[in-house]
Amino acid sequence: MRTFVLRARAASTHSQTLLANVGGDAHSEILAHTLMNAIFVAQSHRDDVVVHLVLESTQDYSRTITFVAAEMRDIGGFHEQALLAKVVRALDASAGMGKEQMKAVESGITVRTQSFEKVVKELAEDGHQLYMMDPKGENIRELDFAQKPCFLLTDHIPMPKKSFNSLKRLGTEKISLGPTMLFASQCVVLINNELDLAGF
Ligand SMILES: C[S@@+](CC[C@H](N)C(=O)[O-])C[C@H]1O[C@@H](n2cnc3c(N)ncnc32)[C@H](O)[C@@H]1O
Repeated sequence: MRTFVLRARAASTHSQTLLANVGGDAHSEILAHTLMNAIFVAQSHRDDVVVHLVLESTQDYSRTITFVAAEMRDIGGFHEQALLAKVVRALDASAGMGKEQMKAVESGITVRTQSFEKVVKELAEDGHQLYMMDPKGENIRELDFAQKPCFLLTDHIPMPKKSFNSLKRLGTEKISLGPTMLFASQCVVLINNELDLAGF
């Protein structure tokens, strides 16, 4: 299984604000691009992928929307509009939820009022090896992938400094895809390709 966590610090948990920010400062389109490149391949999709989108621009709680590719039905296409519609549906379903609650949205999609810190802690406790994507990290090609790799990415707002210490305590390793600063969605393409080449 390949797991991706996108910490979208600028992404609104209010569905209409999120949609209004496609192409705006918050770059909501990053969510759709990341989902597309994590899950879809030509004429098919990857069954072994889980994506957690953590939206952090909120009046109450962060939202973690989880997509389990193998369980998703009726995706409705892989274009921005279809994928953002899934995010919107999850956000609308989560309106009024209390802290750290979970709701099933549709097959393969759940929404939780869960912070990034809690999500990564749970993943680490569940045996995932956390890999923080960072151009200054270890070259991905020199890495022996752990059994349950989980790749951590951000949007255009960098990870806050205090997150690094807690991630370190969870055994997070920093890995690089090269010297060029890429979009999160481009990182996902390259990571999937490296895993494919490694016969993962
Ligand atoms: C647009 S970048 C974030 C840029 C952000 N302003 C910063 O300075 O960190 C989005 C994500 O991709 C990761 N990333 C971008 N290029 C990378 C590379 N060459 N190797 C590893 N991770 C990369 C970043 O670490 C970040 O998680």
